[in-house]
Amino acid sequence: MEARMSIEKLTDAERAEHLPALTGWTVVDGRDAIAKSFKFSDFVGAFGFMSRVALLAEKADHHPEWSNVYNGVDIVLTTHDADGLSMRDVKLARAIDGVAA
Ligand SMILES: C[C@H](O)[C@H](O)[C@H]1CNC2=NC(N)=NC(=O)C2=N1
Repeated sequence: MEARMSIEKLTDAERAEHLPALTGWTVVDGRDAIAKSFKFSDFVGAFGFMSRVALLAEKADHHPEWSNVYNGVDIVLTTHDADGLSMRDVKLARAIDGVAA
């Protein structure tokens, strides 16, 4: 099988433009990835959020690394096909914030 079409990593200029504009997302130590933690009033709130994010992630064919404990959801975004951050992560982070709002 031929490799998938390559996805470009963010350039330094794109990082400087897009990453500071993402509210609450921080660059992960030792990885080219961004992370944010979300809290809800209870498990139903957290899981409802995850369900909505799952649907838009599947539609975008770009999926989060995440974990859930009761009312908390920890999300890490990176582009596995690019071995680092790409615009797909910036767009998914914006969409996730839209769902959480
Ligand atoms: C075949 C499929 O399009 C790819 O494997 C997609 C799926 N979801 C993905 N999600 C993330 N976070 N990174 C990827 O590189 C990626 N690649």
